[in-house]
Amino acid sequence: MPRIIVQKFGGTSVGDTSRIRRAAARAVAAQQEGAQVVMVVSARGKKTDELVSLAGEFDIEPPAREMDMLLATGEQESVALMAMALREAGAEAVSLTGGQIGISTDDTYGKARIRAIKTDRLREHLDAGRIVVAAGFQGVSDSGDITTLGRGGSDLTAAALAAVLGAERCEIYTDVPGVFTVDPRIEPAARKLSRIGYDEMLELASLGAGVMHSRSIEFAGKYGVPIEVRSSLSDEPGTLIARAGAPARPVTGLALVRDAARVTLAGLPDRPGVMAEIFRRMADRAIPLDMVVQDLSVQGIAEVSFTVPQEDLAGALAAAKAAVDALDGAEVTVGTDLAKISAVGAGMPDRPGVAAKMFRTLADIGCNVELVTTSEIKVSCLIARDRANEAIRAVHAAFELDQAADADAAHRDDHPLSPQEQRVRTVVEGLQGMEDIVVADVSLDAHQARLSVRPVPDRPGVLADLFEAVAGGPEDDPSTGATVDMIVQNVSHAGHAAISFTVPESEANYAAELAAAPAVRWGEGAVQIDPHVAKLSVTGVGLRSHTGVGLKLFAALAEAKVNVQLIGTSEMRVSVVVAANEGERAVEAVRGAFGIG
Ligand SMILES: Nc1ncnc2c1ncn2[C@@H]1O[C@H](COP(=O)(O)OP(=O)(O)O)[C@@H](O)[C@H]1O
Ligand SMILES: N[C@@H](CC(=O)OP(=O)(O)O)C(=O)O
Repeated sequence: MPRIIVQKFGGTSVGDTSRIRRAAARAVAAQQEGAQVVMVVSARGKKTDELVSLAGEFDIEPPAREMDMLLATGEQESVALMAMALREAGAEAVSLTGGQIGISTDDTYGKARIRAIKTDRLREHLDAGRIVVAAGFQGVSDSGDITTLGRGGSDLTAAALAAVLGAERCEIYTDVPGVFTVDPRIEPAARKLSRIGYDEMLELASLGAGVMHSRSIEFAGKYGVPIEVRSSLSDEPGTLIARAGAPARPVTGLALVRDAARVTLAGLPDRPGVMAEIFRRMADRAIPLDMVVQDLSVQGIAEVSFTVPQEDLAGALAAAKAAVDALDGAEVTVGTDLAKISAVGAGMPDRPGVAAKMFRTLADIGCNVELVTTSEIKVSCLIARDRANEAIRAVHAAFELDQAADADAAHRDDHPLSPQEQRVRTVVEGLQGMEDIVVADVSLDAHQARLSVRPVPDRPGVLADLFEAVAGGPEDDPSTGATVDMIVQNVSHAGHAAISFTVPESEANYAAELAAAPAVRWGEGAVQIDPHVAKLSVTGVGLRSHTGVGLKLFAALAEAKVNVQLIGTSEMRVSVVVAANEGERAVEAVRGAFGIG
């Protein structure tokens, strides 16, 4: 079988005729080296944005079907021009729309999911020696309507075509020479990574690193497609996104979401079903919830905060008010002009002090942290938007991300599939739709303890003091520190906040002693321990991008009458802490809901 290479060119890489010619020359060169080539092309420059604003002139809320019809034209223009450029360069070429390729999707206009891709037509053209120029970002629904895959969706088209064609690799050509430790537009000292694992890239992409579309990484990881991100303007080697072992550094990269808004539902009853009610109302309005923070209840009263993109604030607020009314809650408050800064690294689980170091760095620049959520490979903090760039630069420097240490790339090369990766492969084989969610596992860690420190002063440095103490000092010495798992901080009230975290059951008393020291220094804050809690985790691919997952999880817990104490979410895992004696019941209910035996 001839080898196949997929090359994707983003908007900036086909912005004018000289760039189109340059892209065409790359494809021709790859063909001359003996590969069959599929190009995936996005709309030129800012074309998609222009079409969006043009539509806005006619109708405040244009019909989704017509929007897709309109937006798909951007890519149709580029593929035709690219095919002409290829012919000019002496190659045989054919342009195809999503429908002509046979990319079938569901009918969720504006963010359709790929169900299946037919490859016969593609293969016929390739075998006839043609370069296929495929329109990115689009497909066709069962009813024959044009659909689009969501902004930035050409990356997804490329990864999907590479997967179904069994391509040797998928090259993403863009205006930066690879994936950097952070967006180089924010921090010029950012460094290019030579290799990064799917899990880390998936987290970074979903936490705001705009260089790759997160659904394309989901896809590539699920189907094992190696992706290389590189510059369309130079020949320097890019970044390989592939399976990777543990990195030598605790933090691989940082990501920023600049347009976050916070919604807090206060005075909620502390009983099963509350989260399910909230998630249902958000899902009904298709509001994407980002950070979800629920801290321990006080005297039977609970509080939940989450962040949403600023543009979804009005819808989220309406849904939150309706949920509070239905639950006899007290009030809804909002915070705007916020940003989320996240540190990601597959090396984090072995380095307990990562969160502490991030908190200390933010404290040192006087930046207050409003919410905190963590998962095993990331820490996210919500801060004021006007401090975001400064915060990114400080955290980047603190983790020495500007310094070359990517020599570890070599040892991150091929390694055997982990049991989780093996399970993902098995689930993928049985999927109905190519982008369906993969829930690989529902597990229970029944030996955790939860510690809550409250009230704590709401000022910079408090989180740092606490987690430095618990981690055994600023140098994060594992022999003197406790192993912190989940960290949750909800929004403060009247100058006081509360912080909760989990540790292994055996370390509960020791961690409480360590946590008590800073509380004494602050002159306030008592440490409460629940020595027996259970952490239930749903692990898989695409958990956050499928809004229905949270709903299904919380509905199953509500039905089993299990109360949720803490929540932690990431792309690969949603974890909830429940009372130890409810753990087994919870896991059974959730396994049932996700059809896992
Ligand atoms: N970690 C990162 N590494 C590299 N680029 C990043 C990162 N995070 C964000 N970016 C931004 O992503 C941009 C490329 O993505 P995008 O504009 O969507 O390109 P394209 O039009 O080629 O799809 C870069 O110009 C850069 O500013
Ligand atoms: N043109 C679409 C799809 C896309 O992926 O574009 P780009 O590759 O330029 O990010 C968009 O702007 O959303």
